[in-house]
Amino acid sequence: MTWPVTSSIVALRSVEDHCAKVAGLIGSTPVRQSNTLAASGLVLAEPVFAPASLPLFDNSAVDGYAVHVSDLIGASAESPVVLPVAQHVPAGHFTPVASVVGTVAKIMTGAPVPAGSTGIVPVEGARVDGMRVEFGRPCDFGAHIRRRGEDVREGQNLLASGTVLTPLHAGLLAAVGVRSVPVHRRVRVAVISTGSEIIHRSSVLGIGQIHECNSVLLEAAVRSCGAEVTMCVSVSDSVDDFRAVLATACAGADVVITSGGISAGDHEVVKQALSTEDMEFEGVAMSPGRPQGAGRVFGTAVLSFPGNPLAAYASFEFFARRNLRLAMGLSPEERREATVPLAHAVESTPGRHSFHLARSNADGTVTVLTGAKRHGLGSAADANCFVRVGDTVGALRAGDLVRTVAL
Ligand SMILES: Nc1nc2c(c(=O)[nH]1)N[C@H]1C(S)=C(S)[C@@H](COP(=O)(O)OP(=O)(O)OC[C@H]3O[C@@H](n4cnc5c(N)ncnc54)[C@H](O)[C@@H]3O)O[C@H]1N2
Ligand code: MOO
Repeated sequence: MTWPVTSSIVALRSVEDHCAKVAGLIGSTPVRQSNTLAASGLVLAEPVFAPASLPLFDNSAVDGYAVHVSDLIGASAESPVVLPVAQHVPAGHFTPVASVVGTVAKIMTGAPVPAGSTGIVPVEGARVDGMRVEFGRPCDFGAHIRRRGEDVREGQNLLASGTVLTPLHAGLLAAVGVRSVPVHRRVRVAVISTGSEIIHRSSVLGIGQIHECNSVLLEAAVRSCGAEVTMCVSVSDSVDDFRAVLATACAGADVVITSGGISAGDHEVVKQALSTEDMEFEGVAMSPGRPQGAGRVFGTAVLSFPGNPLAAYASFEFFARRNLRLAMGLSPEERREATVPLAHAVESTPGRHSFHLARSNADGTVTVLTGAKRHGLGSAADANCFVRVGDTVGALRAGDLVRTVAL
């Protein structure tokens, strides 16, 4: 009698090869005009030139008096200069008349400086006497005047193509009157969890059922890298149901991520439903996350991750995150990385990449939290980073250096 070849001795695809396979499935997103708020975190596809100067007109930086500097030459506490207030200039809706020598204008912060005024004296630097104001010292030319264009010049290259837009950029664009910008749009991702035992976002469980967590985990992970989630559902182990849901998911997404149903059991719904499609189901040299599927269905990229929650997350980190970010023109990684010594020995399987949730310690070392049976998310509570150990590394001793990525 011959025994079937067990999966453990079947050659595994390398993590790098599988990542390249996934990268080949996910193209760059098209450029779309997007309002500046929605564009936060996205990459500018063209430079933005300032359509207007900032400030748009000479205005006062303080609440005070717009003066002719020449009127205050020689002013001192002993011999103050007293001048009449000829007009009041509030911020907003008032066009000041030109200022006459020998008079001042009361002016508020942000209000336009009257033509002819050459400096502003803050209210704290003047003494009011009815409609006359007393000045006890001279005023520097241009004092407290914000000049047109001193912050931004009309026509200047405001933001370069390739800029990752931040809230500050949104504010800058709004300040010069730009409402929308061309950006690489977000990757659209649909998430489908599978399994007849998983109960989607309900607290009522029957015997043998469990709370569904992968779709929540994956939706949050997709959002965290700037991509958009178009749908997030769970389906049972029915091939027909799964195919129907997948058809809808593929119609509205660039990428569909499934979890579960791809190993060696009797009800591997994803594998069975997609066996005739352009999909490859392989064992990949990583732990957790060995079973993987990737390909194209109805023209859409489909990534099939294993159902064990930590395996699904490791799969996202290894294969989805960098490729989703690259598709939007972002750098593959923006989280803080460090090379730090291990606080203790860690077992690793040569020939496999391993993924560990971990904690960076105050003494500069890192403690690995996930144990040998790395399937659950229990250690997520204490984790503040993760560690990836390469496939060429043997057992690790305390003090060996590993690379951490902040969560
Ligand atoms: N005979 C073999 N058995 C298994 C193998 C193998 O090679 N030979 N591989 C093991 C490995 S490694 C993994 S990982 C799992 C992956 O299996 P599936 O992708 O088919 O996932 P499921 O069987 O559907 O689920 C695995 C596990 O995770 C729980 N699960 C699934 N989805 C969710 C969810 N959305 N929320 C919470 N928990 C979920 C599920 O109940 C199972 O306990 O296969 C091993 N077996
Ligand atoms: O490698 Mo599985 O992916 O053990 O959890």
